Amino acid sequence: MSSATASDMPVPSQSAPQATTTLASTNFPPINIGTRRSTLAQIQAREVERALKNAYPDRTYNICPVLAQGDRDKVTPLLQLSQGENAKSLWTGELEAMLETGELDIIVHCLKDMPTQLPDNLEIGAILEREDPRDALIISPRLPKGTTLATLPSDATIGTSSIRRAAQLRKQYPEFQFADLRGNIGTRLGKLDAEDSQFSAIILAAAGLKRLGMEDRISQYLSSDNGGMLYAVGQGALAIEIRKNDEAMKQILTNIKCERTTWACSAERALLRALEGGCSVPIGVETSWRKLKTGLATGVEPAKEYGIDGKAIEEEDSLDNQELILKTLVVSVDGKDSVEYETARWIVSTEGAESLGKEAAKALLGKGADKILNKISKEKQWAAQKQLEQPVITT
Ligand SMILES: NCc1[nH]cc(CCC(=O)O)c1CC(=O)O
Repeated sequence: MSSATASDMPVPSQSAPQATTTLASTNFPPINIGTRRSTLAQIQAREVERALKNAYPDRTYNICPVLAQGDRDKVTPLLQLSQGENAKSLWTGELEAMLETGELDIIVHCLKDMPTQLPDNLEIGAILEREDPRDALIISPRLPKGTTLATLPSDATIGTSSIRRAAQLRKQYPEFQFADLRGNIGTRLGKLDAEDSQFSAIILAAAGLKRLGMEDRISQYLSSDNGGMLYAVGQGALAIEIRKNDEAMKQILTNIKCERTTWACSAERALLRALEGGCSVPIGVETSWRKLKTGLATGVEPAKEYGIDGKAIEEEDSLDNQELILKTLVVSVDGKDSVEYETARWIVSTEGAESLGKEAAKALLGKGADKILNKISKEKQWAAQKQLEQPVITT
């Protein structure tokens, strides 16, 4: 964490004379933190508030929950709501407008939900330490405890509306059925648990469940070597959106950002940007850090794999002697075609991480990911066309 603080900025009280800090802090207006209204979104906003309070205990903070258009309108089909001019504003339009006018100072987002292109005058000011990025299998209460993908009944119906999740599962478990499942996490769990539920299991991000204190519902953590599932770009990380010209806020955020997560997620987002995939294309990633081999002279230190769950990383281990491993996958919707690529590099900057992501994108395209992505994009256009021709269902 950087401790550089501009002289005209409020400084963390631990490192400043008490009187000065108190005097100075009274001159600073509260920091207004924008968030969506869901329980999880508000928990995430509090997580950011906690980090800020820890660095700047004398400042005041307001959490401002804002109802998004996407939360308000549950009737218009999602695909239709997200067409054309509304494309990026569905979930964040109101919040971003308030950030631009100065009503808000920052917006807390799940990085996973952020487009790779933001409005011109806004940017990501910081990415915080990642919560567990893995996907998780949640089973119906009617199934035996500890059921995994491998032990689910062969006629199981899995609930998910993520084509990334469904496509990866179809690839390995062609016998399963898949059904759409929308709503916030509570709604989805409710549909799984309902007496007459059609679902045997559902897939959710472990991060959301952990933040909600519902980790105990997780029956299996999925990863490249457990269930063969790679996660979504940015999954598990919180990002703070700010005005590009807000230098004061940028300075404040240097004290709460996580370099390790920023670099891993920068590689992931550069990959996504290069593949022009929105949030709904079946691109999976997995990033981890590994100690560099120190060479034969010192006797070979065995390369150490770090847990992909960020918690397994030993804090004191400096990034100076670790390389970032990036595993990537593009899979067709039916799971029948897929391309994988893995690469690793010693990273010293965000730019370096981005170039690793771009390299992976190029390699994937060279291995045939272009054909898979083109097919998906054609099918999407076709589906959008069809849906727009139909009247909006209002039941
Ligand atoms: N698009 C839904 C979404 N966006 C962020 C999360 C929570 C996980 C995270 O913070 O990345 C979820 C729920 C889920 O995927 O299960």
